[in-house]
Amino acid sequence: MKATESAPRPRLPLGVRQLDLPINRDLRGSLIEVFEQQRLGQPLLQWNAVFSQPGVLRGMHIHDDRSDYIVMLRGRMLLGLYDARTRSPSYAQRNLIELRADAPSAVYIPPGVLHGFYFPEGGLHMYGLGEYWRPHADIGCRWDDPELALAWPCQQPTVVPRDLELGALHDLHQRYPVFGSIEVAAPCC
Ligand SMILES: Cc1cn([C@H]2C[C@H](O)[C@@H](COP(=O)(O)OP(=O)(O)O[C@H]3O[C@@H](C)C(=O)[C@@H](O)[C@H]3O)O2)c(=O)[nH]c1=O
Repeated sequence: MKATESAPRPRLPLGVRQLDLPINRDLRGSLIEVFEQQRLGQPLLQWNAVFSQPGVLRGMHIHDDRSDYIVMLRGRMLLGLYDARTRSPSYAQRNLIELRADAPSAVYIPPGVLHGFYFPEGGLHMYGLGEYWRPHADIGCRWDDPELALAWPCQQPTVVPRDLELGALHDLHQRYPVFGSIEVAAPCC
């Protein structure tokens, strides 16, 4: 069975795409087509698998040169998004959406969109990267910055010190004007 586009969903920042991933079940178990390059319309060069404990929050991170393609494989994740591309028609749009392994979908996040992941019960997700990962200082902002206004269902999640030291959203634009020059591409399909 081929994957199909999703039913109506909340409007997401321009270029962010959520693709339903149908489950093919039989007596042995199930099979999901996680990634089809033709469907996404662009390649992914690296894949990471990430286990998270209950109550973990990762991010908020942003990339100026790289896209992420996220799939939840066990448990569920609350995905926070914020469009930081000042030239984007959806600039400053924020979303908090649930990704579930038992109703799988993939979310494609283009460069310039802030994102963070919260795992209420822990979980396993994998993500594809549009460019190879390089060790460098992570760019982002505090997950609980009031300007982000994301209604996370937690008050004291487990966050690594590096992410707790991220600055305010306001400072991100001052320090990284690059997010003002990202061209915003309309979805290809
Ligand atoms: C991303 C990455 C990390 N690492 C290493 C670095 C570190 O020792 C360990 C954990 O990495 P991090 O702390 O960066 O993992 P994490 O904070 O989960 O990073 C991720 O956060 C989400 C919100 C995103 O936006 C992703 O693109 C990515 O930045 O794994 C790699 O070896 N390869 C990789 O591709």
